[in-house]
Amino acid sequence: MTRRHEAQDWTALPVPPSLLGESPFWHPDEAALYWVDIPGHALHRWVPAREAHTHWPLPSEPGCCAPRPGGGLLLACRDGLWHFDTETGARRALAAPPYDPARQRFNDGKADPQGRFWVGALDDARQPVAALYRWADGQLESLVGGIAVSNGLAFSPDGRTMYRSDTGSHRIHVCDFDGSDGSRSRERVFAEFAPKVPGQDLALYGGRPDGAAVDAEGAYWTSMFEGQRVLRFAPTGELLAELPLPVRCATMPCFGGPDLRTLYLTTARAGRPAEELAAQPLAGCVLSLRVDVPGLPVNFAK
Ligand SMILES: O=C1O[C@H](CS(=O)(=O)O)[C@@H](O)[C@H](O)[C@H]1O
Repeated sequence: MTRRHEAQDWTALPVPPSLLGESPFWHPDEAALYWVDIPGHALHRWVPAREAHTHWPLPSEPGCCAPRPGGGLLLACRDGLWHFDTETGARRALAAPPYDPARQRFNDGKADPQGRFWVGALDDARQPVAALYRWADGQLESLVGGIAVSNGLAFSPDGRTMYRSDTGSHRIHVCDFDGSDGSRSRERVFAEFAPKVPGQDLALYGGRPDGAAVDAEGAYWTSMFEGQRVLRFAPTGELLAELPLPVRCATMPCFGGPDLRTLYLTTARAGRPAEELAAQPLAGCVLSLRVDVPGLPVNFAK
């Protein structure tokens, strides 16, 4: 049984808000939280034990990041995949963008338990023309097409189930995953949400599925962009909990802290109406909340 949480239970990290925070992950070797600010062209790190914040400006919008086994990060930016050295701040090219960077950019990405990096793109015009890619053995391969905003990547505790969402279509998908060769099969809809009706009062709109994380019980946590809530689903698709938020736009949860029981959540303020920002001063902040069930540790990208 998990506790009920209220919007006021969330705490903001004491760092300036991001325009559009995304891709938080807890680095177990550094006891640090990393995330990116996409339109802010920056990578951020917060070390709670030292209350130390580091910020690296980047030349191209970063969609997501993941730790690498030998140190440093994999960064997926509009201009391709890069190895990022957090000691020197240098970027080394790994792969060119597989799309037209004038129209698309990388968005959400996660490593699978074997270290392949799965990364999806979004179309700037939100047309369903972007794809989900797998980066393995130095090759970037397109595996799923017809996506508007690729998001929500996560793997089950046994590594045999893969989740992804398309924020644009308001759907979360699930499929069987074979870690031996990185193949996917039997994709089906895991959850589907009502689209926004033009002119609808936002208080009546539940939001669209954005970034996600899985906990040690196999529950899938999704942030609902514009829905002012985070949802926790059982692996069966049953809705287990709804966590209200003090901000309208949550973008991705992750589990951190030494016990992986601190739920961190990136949020957005870019493009939001002035009256909403005045009422929700934590918009863009990384929020945190202690939870009962620990999350899965981050997978490293080879
Ligand atoms: O840029 C982004 O925006 C989307 C939300 S939306 O497509 O504008 O509705 C968000 O889901 C995505 O993760 C983020 O990178």
